[in-house]
Amino acid sequence: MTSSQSKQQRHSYILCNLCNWMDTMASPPAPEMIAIDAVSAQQHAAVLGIGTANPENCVRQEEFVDWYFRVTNSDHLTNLKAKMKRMCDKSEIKKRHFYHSEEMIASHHEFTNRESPSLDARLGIAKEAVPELAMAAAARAIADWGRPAADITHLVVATNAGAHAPGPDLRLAAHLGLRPAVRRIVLYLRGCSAGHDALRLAMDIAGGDAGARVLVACAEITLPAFAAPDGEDDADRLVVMALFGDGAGAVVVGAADDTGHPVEHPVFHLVSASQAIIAGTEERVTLQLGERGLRYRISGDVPALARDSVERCLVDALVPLDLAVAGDGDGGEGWSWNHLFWAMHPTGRAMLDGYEAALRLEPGKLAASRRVLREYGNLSGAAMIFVLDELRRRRHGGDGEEEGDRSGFCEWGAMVGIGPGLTIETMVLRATSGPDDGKKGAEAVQP
Ligand SMILES: CC(C)(COP(=O)(O)OP(=O)(O)OC[C@H]1O[C@@H](n2cnc3c(N)ncnc32)[C@H](O)[C@@H]1OP(=O)(O)O)[C@@H](O)C(=O)NCCC(=O)NCCSC(=O)CC(=O)O
Repeated sequence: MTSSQSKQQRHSYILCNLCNWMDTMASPPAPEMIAIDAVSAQQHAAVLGIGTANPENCVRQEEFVDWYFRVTNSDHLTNLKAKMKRMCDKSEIKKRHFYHSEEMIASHHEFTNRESPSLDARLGIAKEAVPELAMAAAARAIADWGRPAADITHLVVATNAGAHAPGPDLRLAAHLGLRPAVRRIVLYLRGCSAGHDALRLAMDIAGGDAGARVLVACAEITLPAFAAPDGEDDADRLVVMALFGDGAGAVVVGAADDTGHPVEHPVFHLVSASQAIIAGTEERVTLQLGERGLRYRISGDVPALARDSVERCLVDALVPLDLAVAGDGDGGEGWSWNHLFWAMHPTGRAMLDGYEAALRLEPGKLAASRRVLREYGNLSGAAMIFVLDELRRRRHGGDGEEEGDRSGFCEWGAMVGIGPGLTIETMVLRATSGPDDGKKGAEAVQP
């Protein structure tokens, strides 16, 4: 048998297996996909350095409900407070970091006064805070990469906390000493898709230009959305207040391989990226800037919608590839999604539970995402970079935690996230076993 015949057989075998799984899925059929856009990089871009940062102020989840209702003068909304307590108790979040503090909220009455416009004040703070956080993470990513900042050719900055021009890219470029001709892009208001968008852009740039070194910085603060509840019925504001946290993640991406520049050590290859819009779900996750700040609306059925669509999206993302990636190399029996490592966006505990159930994942396969959720909450656009950093840390021995096992460390993996649309974002990754063994990833730092 020729190798191309064997590849074809393997391909059909896995396709057939995947279709069988789809047929036997116990859950209702996934909503119709109206758009699938799979992109393969011409040459494989790789993550060459990672850095993260969080603000110093940290609130434990068990104390958050009392804190939030006190600082927003909402203690009279007793039913809502009890509901938020139930949300927080079930969130599996231990703590979150915030740029804002009780003192900052107290000195801006417009943030908690339901009648006062507050957008200018919120954006004024975000204008300073976002570049500050992004710079801390980016400096770490560049140090981790090992080459001078002036070797960065492109800069991609993403945030949901901003609406300025010039934007945080300019401050970042100047502060980090990037070359004046660095090519800059800023992405605003992309929800949790922001991290995927930024990484996909970097992958496409680096995939088409071997000399490109793209600095990606995703920075999020929740202050633009921080507000008092409007009344006992305002549960959808609560879910955002209960789950989201502040932080920044940065990576350097380039089309390097293990034999490239002597100081460059690929951590993860970015192989291909896909986006799928779930038809009829345009209003399920929305973000809108208004005079009272940034208003999120997250429908209660988002975890179920994502759970019922994720397998179909992954099949569509993997089929265009040589599916030897998706098995033991010969497409033999027993292949399952457990043969991949997983970087799921930690948008919420119910989301991770849904992915785990839909893909029949073994316990521990989502340990990196669960740890990021537990330690930081939902970091929106910055979260995926924290998960990549955590996966790397675990790959090299972890830090002795209960989940420090290596069960998630297959060679091939997938990143999965969700964003407004509803959009399901996927990226196929390949981990390397390069000479960065022993790098433990960046610890959270204060900006
Ligand atoms: C909030 C949870 C931890 C609660 O856990 P459980 O669902 O297991 O528990 P539960 O069903 O008893 O819910 C507890 C209470 O929270 C309420 N509740 C749950 N989700 C809600 C929502 N989206 N809006 C309003 N209320 C909600 C329930 O009605 C219930 O109220 P009561 O107790 O009164 O009956 C979980 O639902 C979760 O992890 N949700 C994920 C949230 C999510 O969709 N994340 C994606 C965000 S989108 C995103 O991140 C992308 C982007 O921004 O672009």
